[in-house]
Amino acid sequence: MDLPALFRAAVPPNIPPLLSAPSPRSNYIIEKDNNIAIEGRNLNFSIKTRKGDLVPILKDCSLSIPSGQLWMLLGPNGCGKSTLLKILAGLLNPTSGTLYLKRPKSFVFQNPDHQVVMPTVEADVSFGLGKLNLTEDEVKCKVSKALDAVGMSAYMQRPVQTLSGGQKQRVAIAGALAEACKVLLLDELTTFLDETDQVY
Ligand SMILES: Nc1ncnc2c1ncn2[C@@H]1O[C@H](COP(=O)(O)OP(=O)(O)OP(=O)(O)O)[C@@H](O)[C@H]1O
Repeated sequence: MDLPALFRAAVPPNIPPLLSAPSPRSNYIIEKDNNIAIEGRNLNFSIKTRKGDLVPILKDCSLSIPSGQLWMLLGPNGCGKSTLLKILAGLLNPTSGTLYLKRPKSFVFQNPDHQVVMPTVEADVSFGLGKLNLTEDEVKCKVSKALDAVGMSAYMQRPVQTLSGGQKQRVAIAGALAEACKVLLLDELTTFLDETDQVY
């Protein structure tokens, strides 16, 4: 996969070199320059077939994403975009290479049915906040702000199975926003959203 051809940004990034050497035991670098949100170096990912053959999916992918910017990963079907995003999200381990990501990070799946799983909209958006040791009022406030941001305030008590695909996707995004993540990874965000919501 040719990453430089896949990323498009208004201003080309001016990225400093890695500040810390990768641990020999891990693909993940702990600390880095504060201006960098994501940096991957020479990431490789292969899968093993039933016959035991290794099939390379990503070959030597390197990327640097500065903080505070919106970047898109573009490329033809099957070139490895979702695989790379899953590696960035920590859902897959690269076969080799080093990776740094600012924390906390959130990942919104291509299909919201894989993510929006709690009984109601409110419960679903609250779910990720459970680990943050917040009061009930603080949780309610964060959930309310996040749902407001995606235009779903009126749906707070709705059972999630009654939502449309686009509404579920908005709830999934609200869950990520509620956690105030520093890196938000969105896999084909617009799959279920209509034209108005894509702009929104
Ligand atoms: N578990 C797996 N087993 C076999 N092949 C896989 C597996 N996961 C991914 N692949 C293959 O790896 C390649 C990259 O898949 P990936 O889903 O990352 O592509 P993509 O760029 O996101 O595609 P699309 O634009 O169609 O969503 C594809 O050829 C896919 O068939």
